[in-house]
Amino acid sequence: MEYISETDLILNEDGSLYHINLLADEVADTVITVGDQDRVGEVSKHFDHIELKKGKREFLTHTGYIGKKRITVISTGIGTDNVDIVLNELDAIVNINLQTRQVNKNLRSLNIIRIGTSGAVQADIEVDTVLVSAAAIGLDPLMHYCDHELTADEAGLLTAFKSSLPKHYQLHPYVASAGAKLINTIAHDLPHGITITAPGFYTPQGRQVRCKSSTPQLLSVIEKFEHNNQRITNLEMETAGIYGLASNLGHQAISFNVILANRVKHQFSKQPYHVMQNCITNVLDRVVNYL
Ligand SMILES: O=P(O)(O)O[C@H]1O[C@H](CO)[C@@H](O)[C@H]1O
Ligand SMILES: O=c1cc[nH]c(=O)[nH]1
Repeated sequence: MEYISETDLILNEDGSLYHINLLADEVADTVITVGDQDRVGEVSKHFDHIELKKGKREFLTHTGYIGKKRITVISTGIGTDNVDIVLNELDAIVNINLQTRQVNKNLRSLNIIRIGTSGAVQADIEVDTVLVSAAAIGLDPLMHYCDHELTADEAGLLTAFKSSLPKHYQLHPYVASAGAKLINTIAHDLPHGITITAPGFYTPQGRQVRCKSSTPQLLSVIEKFEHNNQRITNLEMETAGIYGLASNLGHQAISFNVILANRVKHQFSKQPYHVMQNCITNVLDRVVNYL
């Protein structure tokens, strides 16, 4: 079997993964990802028992139990460049023998659950609600570096989205979908939509502050887009990368978006902490009861 070199997969002195600093056995099959380090404790405060707290850079991890359910929560920081690190290193921990540096014969499939914040791009999506990303369109470059096969539905969505973009936009979108098993088990009753994953918060999400935009119509193109009765619902910065890499590596992934902004109505939540707390307890209940 192929040997994975010391510079392809870097380990710390204690044998843990280079960035996320975790060892084999420190990762549960259910992994909750959050952008914000401070949200890790907001999730793990609901654990009955915390067995591990570790961190390095923006990657803070708590692993513990609610009842018999073992759960890991890890912060990714912002953006799909960090998603590349977190998903590849989580996968390495569970699917590579770090002593022999070979891929295990029996592969583990993780349930990866993002709990993040987001901005709605449709007037009728209220702030303080929660939306699940059924699929995501990445405007970041991550999945263009990975072998990423599309289903017929994904290919149709990608073609339709590309043709909706003004010709002079230098954008190279990709499409990835939520794990069907996770949608069906823990999110079938929640509102779903198509999420855009942007490579930035300001101009790449159509925000105009001082930087002059080369894509001033972006938000309105996104708002008007329709394909097979589906529309784009929200913008954030990680989901497409998580979905794409999870599918490439054989994991299931789902993204819960707490809608803090409505970009069409120019509204921002007056109670972001409270809404996030509700989303966390709701998702944890679903994980414990149905997963
Ligand atoms: O609240 P989190 O999980 O960080 O998610 C959203 O918030 C950040 C931008 O403020 C981006 O990471 C975006 O995806
Ligand atoms: O508008 C928003 C709100 C939260 N996170 C984003 O990326 N965009």
